Amino acid sequence: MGIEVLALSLPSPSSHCEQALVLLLFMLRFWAVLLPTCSIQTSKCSSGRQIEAYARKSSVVSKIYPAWFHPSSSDSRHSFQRCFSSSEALLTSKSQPASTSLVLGNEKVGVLLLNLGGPETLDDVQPFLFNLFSDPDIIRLPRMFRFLQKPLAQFISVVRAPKSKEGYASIGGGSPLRQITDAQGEELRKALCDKNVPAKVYVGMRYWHPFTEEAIELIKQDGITKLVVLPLYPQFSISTSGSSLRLLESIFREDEYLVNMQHTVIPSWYQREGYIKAMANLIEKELSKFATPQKVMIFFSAHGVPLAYVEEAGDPYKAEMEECVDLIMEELEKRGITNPCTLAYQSRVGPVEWLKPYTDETIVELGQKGVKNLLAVPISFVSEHIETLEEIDVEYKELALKSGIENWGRVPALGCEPTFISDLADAVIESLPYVGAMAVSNLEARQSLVPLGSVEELLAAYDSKRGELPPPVTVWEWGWTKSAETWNGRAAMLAVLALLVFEVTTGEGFLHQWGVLPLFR
Ligand SMILES: C=CC1=C(C)c2cc3[nH]c(cc4nc(cc5[nH]c(cc1n2)c(C)c5CCC(=O)O)C(CCC(=O)O)=C4C)c(C)c3C=C
Ligand SMILES: [Fe+2]
Repeated sequence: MGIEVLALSLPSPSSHCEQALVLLLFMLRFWAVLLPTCSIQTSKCSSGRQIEAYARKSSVVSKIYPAWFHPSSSDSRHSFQRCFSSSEALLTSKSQPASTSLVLGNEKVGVLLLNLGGPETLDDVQPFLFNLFSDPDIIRLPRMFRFLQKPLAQFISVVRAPKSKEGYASIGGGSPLRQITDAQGEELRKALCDKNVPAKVYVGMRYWHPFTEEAIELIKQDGITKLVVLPLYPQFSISTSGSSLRLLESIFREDEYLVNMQHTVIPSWYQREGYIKAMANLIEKELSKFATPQKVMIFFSAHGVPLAYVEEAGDPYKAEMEECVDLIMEELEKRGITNPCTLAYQSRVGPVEWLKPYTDETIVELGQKGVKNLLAVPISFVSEHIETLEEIDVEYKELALKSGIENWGRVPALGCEPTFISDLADAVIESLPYVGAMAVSNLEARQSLVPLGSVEELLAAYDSKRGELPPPVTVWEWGWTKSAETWNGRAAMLAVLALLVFEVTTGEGFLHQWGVLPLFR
């Protein structure tokens, strides 16, 4: 840690002696990078353990992405980049755009945006849900039941589809996600071009078109030589960025071209100055629409994850979410906005416990406490989607008004907001030196198929044991449990129904014998 702080704050070296010192420190620091990634434990935890898991994760990732991962330390960022540049002759930064050519040379740069995907028509809803529930990072079954993953996904998707379809029908018959993500990709391409980094931008969705595999095919066709992988989730979760990166890892492993292509991953970027400022801008604008802006409760609503992801698998999602909210509130405070705020989690699926407090329960409580003005801020996703357009705008608004809240507002998702897109472009540019540097070191070390600092490292840091997560939907649990009762009840009802059908069609059985059903013969 001491080494890291030192390296980050070193000034530009001016003599050979200083350069050698910088190189030595860099090597020591790099050696330190390799060590902690092997030993993350993700067993059952108390809240103390949870913090420990996050702290370790934080150190691992910040060591992999030191220069641009902590925008709050922008001074040290530039010092480090100068130091890096002088020893490796690879540099790009906002203050020195000309040096981009050093990084790029004859390289073909690609940016792969990873996102969830959504059904484009109502007919797509069930197959989309099947893809989602087939993902072991969404429903992870105990090892001995893994063979049930697809049948279970089929069953749940068929059962859930009617309710989901209603939701998608109410927002125009499909998800806007593809359109918005494509637009973000195009704006990002233009922003990179404006910053002298010509790059192609690709969109790879996890559960619907264009699938990640389709994007990878295009990347290969275009002969991309340097790839920056950018999940469009500001905060990391095993269930979102983690799942997409795990898929990417498996694709990379099996492909000769990709194994040799240099790439790097931006795992999460919720703490970037540009993103925080863009969110604060949107909040400030919506606040000003209230009659009494200073009396508005700022209500951050994040997509939930099952509690076990955080407490048992070490998912940093909750910690990153809380830090993100703190950073946005700090930024607002700098602007003289000191409203109270709350963070709650929405969109739970199935009977297991999800991150609390739940958005619906919190809205009711706030109403009971006499809150009259509420500004909802969707925080875990950067596009409008079913959970902003339907769940927040319709369901939660209705609940809020019923619970005594008189004035309701909602901050739009970032979409193609220019400050945000420009910041994403900066994140890509700042990550470029790492594509080459890390890959070279990794090739030398012959460590793994993908460069250090990318998929495997990240997943190892977050979810080393690939532990068994309680599924977020009802599946079998032994014992006198809620799910056992549910499934027993359903099995019993099916058995009774089958007996009735048998008796009615054959005229034989104990109901006829007891005279409960009449004999037709
Ligand atoms: C950060 C964002 C998200 C997290 C975390 C997340 C976890 C998660 N989601 C489900 C189940 C469903 N999600 C669904 C849609 C959906 N989820 C996200 C984002 C996160 N999910 C988005 C952006 C969308 C909407 C896409 C769109 O079409 O607009 C759905 C389908 C919709 C529905 O039926 O409600 C399900 C189901 C789980 C189980 C989970 C964590 C384990
Ligand atoms: Fe979801």
